[in-house]
Amino acid sequence: MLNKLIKSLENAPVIMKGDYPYFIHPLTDGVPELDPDIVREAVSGIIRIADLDVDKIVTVEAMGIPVATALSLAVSIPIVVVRKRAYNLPNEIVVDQQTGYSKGKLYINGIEKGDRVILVDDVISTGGTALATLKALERAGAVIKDFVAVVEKGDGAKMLREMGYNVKSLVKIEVSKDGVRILDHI
Ligand SMILES: O=P(O)(O)OC[C@H]1O[C@H](OP(=O)(O)OP(=O)(O)O)[C@H](O)[C@@H]1O
Ligand SMILES: Nc1nc2[nH]cnc2c(=O)[nH]1
Repeated sequence: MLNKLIKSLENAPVIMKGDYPYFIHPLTDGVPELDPDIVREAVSGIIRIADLDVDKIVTVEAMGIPVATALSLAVSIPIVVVRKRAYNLPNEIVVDQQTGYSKGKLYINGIEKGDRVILVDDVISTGGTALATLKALERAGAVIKDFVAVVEKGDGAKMLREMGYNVKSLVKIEVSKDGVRILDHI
C-alpha cells in the first residue's frame, strides 16, 4: 500500500547538516520530482489511521503543504498553514521552532477557539516543530485530535506521545550517514 513511498525512502540520499544526517526525498524536499502516486499513498495512509472528524487540517510550511493540500482535496476539509513569517494580524500566535539543523519562529493565524484540528506534517524528527505548533494550537484554544507525520525519524514522536499527544506516522525510519533504513510502517 505504501510501496512507492517505502521504496523511494530506502533509496533516499543522506547529507550531513553538521552532525545531523538529513535524508532528501521528493515528499519532504520537493526534489527530485514528486511522483503523484507517492502523494496518493501518503493521503490514503493518513485517511486510514487519522481522526478526521475535524474542522481544519493544520500544516507547517513549507513541506507539509503538498501532503496537507492533497489530503484537504480528498476529504474536503480546509487547511491552515503555519507560516515562518509574520502577518501581525490580531491574535497572531508566535512560537519558537527548533529542528536538528535550524531555528526560527512560527506564526499561527486562522485558528478559532474550539476548532477541532488535525496537525499533518511530512516529517517528525526531534519533535521541535510539532511541539511548538501543538503548544500554539493549545494557546489558540483548538481541540487537537491527532498529529500525523508521513515519516517518523528519531525520538520526537516518542517524546510527544509521552507528553500525552496522539502522534501517528505512516513510516518509521532510521537515518545515518550511510542511508535510510525502514524500521516500521502501517
Ligand atoms: O521534528 P523536527 O526536528 O522539528 O523536524 C520536522 C520539521 O522539519 C521539516 O521542516 P523544515 O523546518 O526543514 O522546513 P521546510 O518544510 O520549510 O523544509 C519538516 O517539514 C518538519 O516541519
Ligand atoms: N527532508 C528532511 N526533512 C527533515 N525534517 C527533519 N529532519 C529531516 C530530514 O532528515 N530530511
